[in-house]
Amino acid sequence: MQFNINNLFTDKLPADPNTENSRRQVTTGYYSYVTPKKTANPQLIHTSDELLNDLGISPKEANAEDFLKVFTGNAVLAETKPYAMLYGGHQFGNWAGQLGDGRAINLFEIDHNEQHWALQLKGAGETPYSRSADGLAVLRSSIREYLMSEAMYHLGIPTTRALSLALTGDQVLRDVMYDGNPAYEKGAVVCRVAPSFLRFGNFQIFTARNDINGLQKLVDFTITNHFPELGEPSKETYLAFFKNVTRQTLETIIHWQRVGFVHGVMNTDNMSILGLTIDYGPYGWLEGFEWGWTPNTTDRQHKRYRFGNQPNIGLWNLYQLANALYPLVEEADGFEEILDEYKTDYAEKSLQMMADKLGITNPEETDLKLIADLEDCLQLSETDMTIFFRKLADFKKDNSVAGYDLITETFYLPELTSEQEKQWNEWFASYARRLQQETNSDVQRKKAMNAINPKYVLRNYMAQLAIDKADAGDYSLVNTFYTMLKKPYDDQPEYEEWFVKRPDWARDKVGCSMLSCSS
Ligand SMILES: Nc1ncnc2c1ncn2[C@@H]1O[C@H](COP(=O)(O)OP(=O)(O)OP(=O)(O)O)[C@@H](O)[C@H]1O
Ligand SMILES: [Mg+2]
Repeated sequence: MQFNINNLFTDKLPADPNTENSRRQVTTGYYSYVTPKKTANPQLIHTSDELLNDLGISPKEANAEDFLKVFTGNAVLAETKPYAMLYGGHQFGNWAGQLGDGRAINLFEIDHNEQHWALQLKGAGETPYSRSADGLAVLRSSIREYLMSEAMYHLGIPTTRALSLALTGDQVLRDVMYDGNPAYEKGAVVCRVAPSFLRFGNFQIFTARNDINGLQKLVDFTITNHFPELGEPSKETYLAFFKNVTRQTLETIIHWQRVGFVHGVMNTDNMSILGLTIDYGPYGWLEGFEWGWTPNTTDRQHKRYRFGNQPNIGLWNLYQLANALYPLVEEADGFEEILDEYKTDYAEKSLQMMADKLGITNPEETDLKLIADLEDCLQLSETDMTIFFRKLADFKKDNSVAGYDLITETFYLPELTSEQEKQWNEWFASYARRLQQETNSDVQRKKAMNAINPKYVLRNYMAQLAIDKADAGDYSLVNTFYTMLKKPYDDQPEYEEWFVKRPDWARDKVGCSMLSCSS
């Protein structure tokens, strides 16, 4: 393996002078050097062929011993020095102080084909930021992170990527339901890849400590290296930077709403400064459409991170980032204007997104009612979001196919009242009227709708099936899902068995409907 190493972060920013791997507050530097933990019996489960290609690693190299060693933390590439990053964050709305990479260890950064990439291991052992935890990750959560990262990429949604999934050969103790019943699970490591892993929390921690010089240095670094088009750092550039982050964050969240992805832990330490989806913890997919749904058991009570609240939380998190950047500008107006714009942009972009899902090319204000009525219908009959929008593409604008018949099999509710059925029929009548104003044909509309309404997503129960098999040493479903999810918008009749509603047995099963943060 030959890389064009370009360690921007560690070359340009100072390290924590303490090189001891002890848990502590790190008050000098932006990161701490730390060596990944050696593992008992590393074993590669899967690699992403697309990402190997993007990074310039040949399939032969990926199968070699070197690759396995480096990407499980058992060897460190010559002239590279792994490190964990310092960050803080707001967790569930409260400032949590120093967090940092407690189990992520950055290996190095490279340039390849004019793209810049940072490579980091998740679950590679303890760091100064591990607090009371072990620095490790289990196979269960690593499969979820690995598959979902690549699936999001293929859905066209900004995300961190995943290069490899490997077993460590070590056992890891986890109390999955936090009920005093810990058990050993297989340990695993994922190698994640992104242009940068900087989070809102990397900036927040400096302002929280009133280290404004430290903050400025990090912001200048980020602009110069990751937003070079904004020009020389200045007060105006800082605002332009914030505007960029705001827009990118909104764009990603609109994508989540489009496909029904619920992140589950939108803490500010899980918000990427590049607007990438980061930290695939207790995420989930909306099956029965419900604004209030959250997959995260830790959030069961307040449902802060529920599906319908993601856009608001995105904004709340951006307020925290604005507060963090404020000392560099010392003028609130500019920030407020950008944050206000988020609200108007959100209204506009979510209307466009829903219109796209419905195959309406030029949305108008009046479509808001059609959309709101649909959302009511979807919710009242507990409609499977993914299957619904694919079936809807077969509707005909002359209303010759009964809309209701097209979609009855997408309901989780066993029986609808005649009132509810009427509500659906009325909606279909309005939809047909609206489509008649459109110039595109049924065939054109179907094609456009299928290009943005995915057919295949990694439902929670599917991930759990892959996990159960993998726990028994059978990775066939990991392979199947990885391949299937490369083409989420294609029909792929060979995978039709995965284009079905969540089976009944999965409704309340741990891992299938709700997930804990234990990972
Ligand atoms: N097993 C663990 N050992 C050490 N630190 C951990 C562990 N699990 C989580 N943390 C740390 O707790 C904080 C919050 O964790 P959170 O669940 O958001 O992140 P994560 O899943 O570890 O990783 P990431 O955000 O890097 O994907 C982070 O500082 C994280 O590094
Ligand atoms: Mg995290």
